[in-house]
Amino acid sequence: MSVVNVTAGPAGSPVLAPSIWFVGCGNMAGAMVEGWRSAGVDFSQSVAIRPSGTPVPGLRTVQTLGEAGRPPELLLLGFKPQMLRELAPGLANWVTSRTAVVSILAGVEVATLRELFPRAQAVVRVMPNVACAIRRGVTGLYSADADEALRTRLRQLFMILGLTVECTNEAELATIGSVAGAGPAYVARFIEALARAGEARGLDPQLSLTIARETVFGTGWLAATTGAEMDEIVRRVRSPNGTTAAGLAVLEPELPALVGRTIDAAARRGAELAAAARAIDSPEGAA
Ligand SMILES: NC(=O)C1=CN([C@@H]2O[C@H](COP(=O)(O)OP(=O)(O)OC[C@H]3O[C@@H](n4cnc5c(N)ncnc54)[C@H](O)[C@@H]3O)[C@@H](O)[C@H]2O)C=CC1
Ligand SMILES: O=C(O)[C@@H]1CCC=N1
Repeated sequence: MSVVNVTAGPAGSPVLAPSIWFVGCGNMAGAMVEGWRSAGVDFSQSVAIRPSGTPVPGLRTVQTLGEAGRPPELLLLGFKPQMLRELAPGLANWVTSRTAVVSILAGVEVATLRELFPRAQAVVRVMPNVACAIRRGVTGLYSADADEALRTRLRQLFMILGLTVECTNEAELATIGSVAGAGPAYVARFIEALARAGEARGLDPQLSLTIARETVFGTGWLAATTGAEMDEIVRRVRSPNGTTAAGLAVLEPELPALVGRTIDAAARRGAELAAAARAIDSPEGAA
């Protein structure tokens, strides 16, 4: 596993995106588009394919594959994993040996994608998170068959969206999905819990939420910008026999095991999604 970059750099000169078909452009693919657009990425060669026809800002949007034009360089699969078996045959007709299939689908393995898109130049799995929208995302990349030119192109594109990690195997990618892909939801719940506790002790609800959010944001920023170890941050805050020590005496025995079980559950679900996509005759796979 290798880190391509630590944070998103300045936008620099505008990058011309390869021709990309965004098939499914909801919360996650939409966040990627938003991040790229905010960095000035030129999507003039790309298209969003949406049965609803609702325009994706900054992208030519069409309702059917037939309207999309020439087969793309990157076919970005941005729908739910359960849709894969239904949509793949139609999509595969448009995949040539010059098209790389880029999947953000949680769980679904490269072997399954390769079976469904036999003509593809390469199959690439990407595991981003929604903070890509503001270019502070975390994205894992994995491919067994992408050549160096494609890897470089993808690195260049995803670096724009934040921390980018090239995985050496799919297990690493799955773990990034469980920790970072799902992570914003866990962190949002933590912020909410902190806010509720403030509220329970008399703070105005909106103010308490702002305080909790800024506390998490500020701590993340402090850690990221100074490189301080977590123990060091705790040491700076925890006075001997003070308030933090009292709070941590409750939190520390419970939190690692709780977070561990949380990530284990997400990982198990990822494995189930992978199995469902693999098995045509399973209830989910046949969807
Ligand atoms: N939401 C997240 O934070 C993350 C999601 N993912 C993956 O991203 C994928 C999408 O998830 P979300 O964006 O959360 O879901 P979403 O429901 O927001 O977006 C999926 C989109 O696919 C569209 N769609 C459905 N059928 C279609 C069709 N036939 N043709 C074209 N578009 C179609 C839907 O209208 C919707 O806009 C999933 O596979 C998920 O595993 C991966 C990492 C993080
Ligand atoms: O919940 C999910 O399955 C997707 C993948 C990671 C975040 N959202």
